[in-house]
Amino acid sequence: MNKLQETIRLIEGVDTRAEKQMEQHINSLTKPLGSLGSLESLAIKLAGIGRSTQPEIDPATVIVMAADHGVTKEGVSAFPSEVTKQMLHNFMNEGAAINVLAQVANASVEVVDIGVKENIELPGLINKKVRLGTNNMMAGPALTREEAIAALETGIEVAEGAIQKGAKLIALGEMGIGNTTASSAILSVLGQTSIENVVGVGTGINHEDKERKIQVIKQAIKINQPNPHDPIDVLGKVGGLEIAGLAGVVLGAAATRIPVLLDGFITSVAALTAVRINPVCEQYLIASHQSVEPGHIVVNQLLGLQPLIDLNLRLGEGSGAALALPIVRSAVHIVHNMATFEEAKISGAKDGSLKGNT
Ligand SMILES: Cc1cc2ncn([C@H]3O[C@H](COP(=O)(O)O)[C@@H](O)[C@H]3O)c2cc1C
Ligand SMILES: O=C(O)c1cccnc1
Repeated sequence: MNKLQETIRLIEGVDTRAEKQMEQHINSLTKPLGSLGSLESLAIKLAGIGRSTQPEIDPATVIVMAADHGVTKEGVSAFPSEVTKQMLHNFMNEGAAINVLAQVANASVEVVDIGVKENIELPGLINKKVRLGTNNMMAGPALTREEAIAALETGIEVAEGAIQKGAKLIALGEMGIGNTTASSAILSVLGQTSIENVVGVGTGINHEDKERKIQVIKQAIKINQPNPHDPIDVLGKVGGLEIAGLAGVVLGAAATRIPVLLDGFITSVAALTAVRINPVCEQYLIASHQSVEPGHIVVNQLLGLQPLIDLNLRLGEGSGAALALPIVRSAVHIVHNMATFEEAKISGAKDGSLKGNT
């Protein structure tokens, strides 16, 4: 059996008993019932994932996957594709938004070259190149099926490596000029929704370029005919190496029972692809923020996820995930450190129930 099939087979559902126990513990804490809102559901989810009422998320690692897209030839981004490589230098020099935000969030950052179109060697950069960028999806498949599987398996390996080094939570990030085009194409096929519904401005294209982006995706889907019931076919024909790699990270983390904190539109589409490969993965996902990209709402709805914050971000790199990480950490600290009604000798609600009112 190959690595992908083996990993898919290892993924199990979360522990519903630990979730119930966590819910009971939360309800015994010194606060009105339900008053910590989404922090409570987050703690319950983490208990199910970690199979414990003492879940851990630290140390947390942001995995940033980088790759290039042949479709950039069609003028679908406001920036040239060389920026992908240039940003890798910036990441390794600690100068990008994700470097700064991860530092504030107390998370480490791993940057993986899974398919930048030139060979690059930089200290600290993880070289896992599957190939030098994708083909232009408007002229044919972006990747072969074998390459899509290789990228998925690379992602699984990267997740396993980070977990072996101690990561208890994995946040996703990406860098790849043109990747909102690939993500929109994937989402429109997997979600069986109109392209207009999911295409946005990405790095900031104008109205005319956005119209072209829509036409490029339409043409790519028309000539490649990706099968909506075969997520690997979709990843190969209209996807990207970093998107497939991140889908692999989700599969690898879920197989090892590690929570995955999503970032924006692209990482959520990668997660949707993983969920279509194995639906159980969904239980391991946490949505961090609501991106400005219109497709992000669509993909979050398909994943059944509610983002924790909305700061009008449209960057990627893992920036929104890093910003939401302290909220996830707060949920864990609440359940570890708050006193119960009994410990603090605080009276229960007047209606006779042990705790306060909802
Ligand atoms: C300097 C710079 C830094 C970035 N960091 C993330 N992205 C983001 O923008 C790209 C997607 O948008 P599009 O599909 O329009 O190209 C991805 O690389 C994404 O990570 C960046 C883009 C730029 C220009
Ligand atoms: O939502 C995102 O992740 C995003 C949006 C625009 C550009 N890059 C990333």
